[in-house]
Amino acid sequence: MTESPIRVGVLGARGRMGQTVVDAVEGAPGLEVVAALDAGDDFAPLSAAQVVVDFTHPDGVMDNLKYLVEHDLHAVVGTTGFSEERLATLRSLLAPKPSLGVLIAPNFALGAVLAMRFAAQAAKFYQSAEIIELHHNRKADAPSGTASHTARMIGAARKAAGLEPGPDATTSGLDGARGALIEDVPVHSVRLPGLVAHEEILFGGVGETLTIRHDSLDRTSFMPGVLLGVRSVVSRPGLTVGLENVLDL
Ligand SMILES: NC(=O)C1=CN([C@@H]2O[C@H](COP(=O)(O)OP(=O)(O)OC[C@H]3O[C@@H](n4cnc5c(N)ncnc54)[C@H](O)[C@@H]3O)[C@@H](O)[C@H]2O)C=CC1
Ligand SMILES: O=C(O)C1=N[C@H](C(=O)O)C[C@H](O)C1
Repeated sequence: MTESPIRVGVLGARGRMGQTVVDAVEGAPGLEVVAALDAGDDFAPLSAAQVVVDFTHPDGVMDNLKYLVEHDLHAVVGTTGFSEERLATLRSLLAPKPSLGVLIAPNFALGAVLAMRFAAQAAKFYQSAEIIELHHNRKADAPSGTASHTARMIGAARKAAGLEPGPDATTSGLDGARGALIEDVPVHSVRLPGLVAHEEILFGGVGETLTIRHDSLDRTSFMPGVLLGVRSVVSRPGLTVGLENVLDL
């Protein structure tokens, strides 16, 4: 007997990522698209889904997730903008639904997940770390969710190693010239037409630097991670943050 396909809904389906997700799910064995919705659409067709993928906007994603959890729908979320406060709210929403899974990943590209992991490993060996993230100029948020997550991972590793903030003699300069500080890591955002999604993590130490760079050259780079998320979230109850947990990295 063949297993029935996992029924997938997509929110943000008319956006850059949403359209790519619809195509990827339609082409994936064992998955089918049952609802492809965008802002302003009636969410009722989501009742046909088991898993809903959300690539929408930081301003709307919490309301979407509230709806999905209340309607017993597993969720795979690529939308950015998740603070610790938002994650805590989600955990409370999920508490009365012990079999429901929500996977949030700041980046679904394998190389980006590996770059973050490598950066966390390297962090304790260097005095200083800075991040440059580069994206297309239609992106709504800065810094990117990936850069924020990377900075937090580096910050945690630096704290665990007892490192002080990196030496920096800057005493005067224009606002923003040294980037935005996340933990003690400066993050610099570049927005240019022609780019997709890119991140450089730079470490400086005694007489050497280390640069870890990842490039998404096309939005299909995110699809293997999204499909893995859809397949795994149905048997992964509770809140999972980061694809590294699904990949067992
Ligand atoms: N985690 C990851 O691997 C990736 C995450 N992203 C994130 O995904 C999000 C979307 O990115 P793009 O597709 O480039 O943006 P986009 O602007 O091209 O698409 C977003 C779509 O969502 C719709 N939308 C907005 N609010 C909505 C709501 N409340 N309910 C339903 N639909 C809504 C918009 O009308 C639009 O069609 C951003 O937060 C971006 O940073 C993007 C690429 C990869
Ligand atoms: O908006 C994008 O394009 C991307 N958003 C995510 C982020 O903010 O990190 C993931 C990836 O960088 C592409």
